[in-house]
Amino acid sequence: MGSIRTNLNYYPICPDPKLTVGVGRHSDVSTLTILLQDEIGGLYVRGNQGDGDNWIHVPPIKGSLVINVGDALQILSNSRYKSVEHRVIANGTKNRISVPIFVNPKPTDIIGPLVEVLQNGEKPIYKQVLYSDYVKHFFRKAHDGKKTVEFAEI
Ligand SMILES: O=C(O)CCC(=O)C(=O)O
Ligand SMILES: [Fe+2]
Repeated sequence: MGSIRTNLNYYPICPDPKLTVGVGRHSDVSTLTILLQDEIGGLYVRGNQGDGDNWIHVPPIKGSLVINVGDALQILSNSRYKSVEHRVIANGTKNRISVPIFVNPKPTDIIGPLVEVLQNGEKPIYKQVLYSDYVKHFFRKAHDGKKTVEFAEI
């Protein structure tokens, strides 16, 4: 079994959302993230079409959860599954709440491309890393998109 971490995010009203960062663009260090958001909206995922600055709003749908692929799954699957870059923009008139549940490897786990994934002779893109080192690296600096994944690249 892995480890679970639950965050409670509160985004107060910001009269001029352009002047603040809700959550800067990043991918989660999890395997999967299960996210409950209220009805306000403000979560954007980065699409892979166009000029690369293609942000798609994730509209809140009553009774639904958002499931995001995280970096650990990208590494374990040797990039078959790609973690999703996302960000949150604050709201000008309403407070927002979200509750992400991060489903993670254990801090003591060593993660790398699974043998099952490489059995056809596929070249590993990632090395074996101690998961707690990966997480430490993520929190060491301000978010910068998917840059953290480079820490695990060969
Ligand atoms: O508030 C959200 O919708 C997402 C928050 C988030 O990306 C995170 O906590 O990692
Ligand atoms: Fe996130």
